[in-house]
Amino acid sequence: MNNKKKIPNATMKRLPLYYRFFKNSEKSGVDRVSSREISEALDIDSATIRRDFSYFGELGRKGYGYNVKSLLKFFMEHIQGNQKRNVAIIGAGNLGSALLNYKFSNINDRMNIVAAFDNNSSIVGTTINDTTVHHSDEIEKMAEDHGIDVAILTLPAEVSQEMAERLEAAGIKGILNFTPMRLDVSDGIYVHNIDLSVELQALFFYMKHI
Ligand SMILES: NC(=O)c1ccc[n+]([C@@H]2O[C@H](COP(=O)([O-])OP(=O)(O)OC[C@H]3O[C@@H](n4cnc5c(N)ncnc54)[C@H](O)[C@@H]3O)[C@@H](O)[C@H]2O)c1
Repeated sequence: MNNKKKIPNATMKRLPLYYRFFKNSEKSGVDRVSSREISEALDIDSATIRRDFSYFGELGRKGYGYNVKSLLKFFMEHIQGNQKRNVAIIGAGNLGSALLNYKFSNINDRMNIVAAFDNNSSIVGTTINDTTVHHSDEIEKMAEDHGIDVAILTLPAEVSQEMAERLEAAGIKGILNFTPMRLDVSDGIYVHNIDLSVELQALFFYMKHI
């Protein structure tokens, strides 16, 4: 496979979408898919899909369709490597427990929600969807013992910076930040911010312009 061409960021961002589509195709017993099928399912124009897939070397050559199994393997390697990710949810309130109840089933085979943490004594010790909520005092020890490298931050904004610093010191390499706070961390850790109000506002904007 020709992996020499560097995959551009815009293409990288679409890989999880392609991955999910190919995963669903695999589940339905489909071996090959065409760029037109991908385009219709994901609402991405065919030219963009063909350009994206041209970065995937031999696998991205279509002709009689893209091979589902080989591309799934390729996407998985490029999305997260072959490494299994151990994830912790920090703050098991409304949002944290909703995420614990959501199985992340499309990437489940490569990620493991190891633990949740909270400091509210009525939540600590409970189990949500098979995951135990530990006291946040145990974060450092659990991170080391279980090789936790990703944290999903669902805490109140005012304690999130302090928590991010603790997580960084505990060796966490990636934070999915649901709090409205923009976290100040060093270069060795990647923060991805999720803000549903921004998404909703974007929806309102597009609705106004149709
Ligand atoms: N990004 C989004 O789209 C989006 C949507 C909803 C909520 N949020 C944000 O997510 C966060 C959580 O929201 P929520 O509704 O689940 O709040 P919540 O109050 O229900 O949950 C927060 C949890 O954090 C725990 N907590 C507080 N301080 C802690 C600490 N120092 N250590 C450990 N645990 C601690 C609390 O006990 C509580 O269980 C908030 O920052 C909120 O603004 C973001």
